[in-house]
Amino acid sequence: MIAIKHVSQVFAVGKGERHVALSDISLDLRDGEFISILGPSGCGKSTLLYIVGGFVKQTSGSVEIDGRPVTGPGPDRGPVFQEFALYPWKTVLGNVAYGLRQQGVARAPAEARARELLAMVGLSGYENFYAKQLSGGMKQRVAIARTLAYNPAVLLMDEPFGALDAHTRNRLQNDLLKIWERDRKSVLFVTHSVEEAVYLSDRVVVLTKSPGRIKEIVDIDLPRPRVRAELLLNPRYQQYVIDIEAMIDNQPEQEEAA
Ligand SMILES: Nc1ncnc2c1ncn2[C@@H]1O[C@H](COP(=O)(O)OP(=O)(O)OP(=O)(O)O)[C@@H](O)[C@H]1O
Repeated sequence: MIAIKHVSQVFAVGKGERHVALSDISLDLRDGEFISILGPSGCGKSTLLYIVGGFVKQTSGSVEIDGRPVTGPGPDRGPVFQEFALYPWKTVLGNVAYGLRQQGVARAPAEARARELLAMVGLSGYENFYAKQLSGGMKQRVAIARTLAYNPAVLLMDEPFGALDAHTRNRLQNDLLKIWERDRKSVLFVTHSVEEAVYLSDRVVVLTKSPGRIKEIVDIDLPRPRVRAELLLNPRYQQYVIDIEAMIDNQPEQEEAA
């Protein structure tokens, strides 16, 4: 579905200086697959998501979707990024319906679909609220519903639950898994939480310290549908968490070369 081929990213910083953010990343995201990306702070996880989203143009290498090169953002990829705040002047319903209205869907069907999606993310009854009247977790649910509204084949999620308390985070992880198991979208998910990555993913990609290279790709061979309470007691789950934590922590310093 998505083929990332030898992607490197070098940013110009200051006078004539350059910073290598990503170095020679190659990765395939299969149809319906859930991949998480983990790695030390600053290793280029968000940059990789922005490149796949078409918001940042890579310095070298290519990204293809179903064989077509990515040249910019498109409705086939749905970003759920912290930076893309909700429109404060629109209601919850208006925020979710917005993308559909932009695509030319008439108001009534767009709002009907938005109501369905809000029900799916547990926000029925909040249609007429504004963003400032919502909790952080509720805003994140609206952001997910807003992206799902235009039915992208791929979800690009940059630490969507990072700012939430543990209870809300667990609930949203479960909701996301339910949506994913029903719709089987492909997901690229950036997180700092090893537990979250193992719980959600088919594969976990561990990047090296900056400049980010692929250090390991771990197949998560755990049964689905996943039930958190069972997984926590599953020795194989525990071992994945221990192994991946060690991969992130035990990293030598690297040379800056693209
Ligand atoms: N537009 C930019 N110009 C210059 N440098 C940038 C730019 N965007 C990102 N960087 C640098 O690229 C590196 C990777 O940043 P990125 O945000 O992708 O890392 P990350 O792994 O997502 O970090 P974190 O886990 O802390 O969120 C960082 O050193 C950052 O300073």
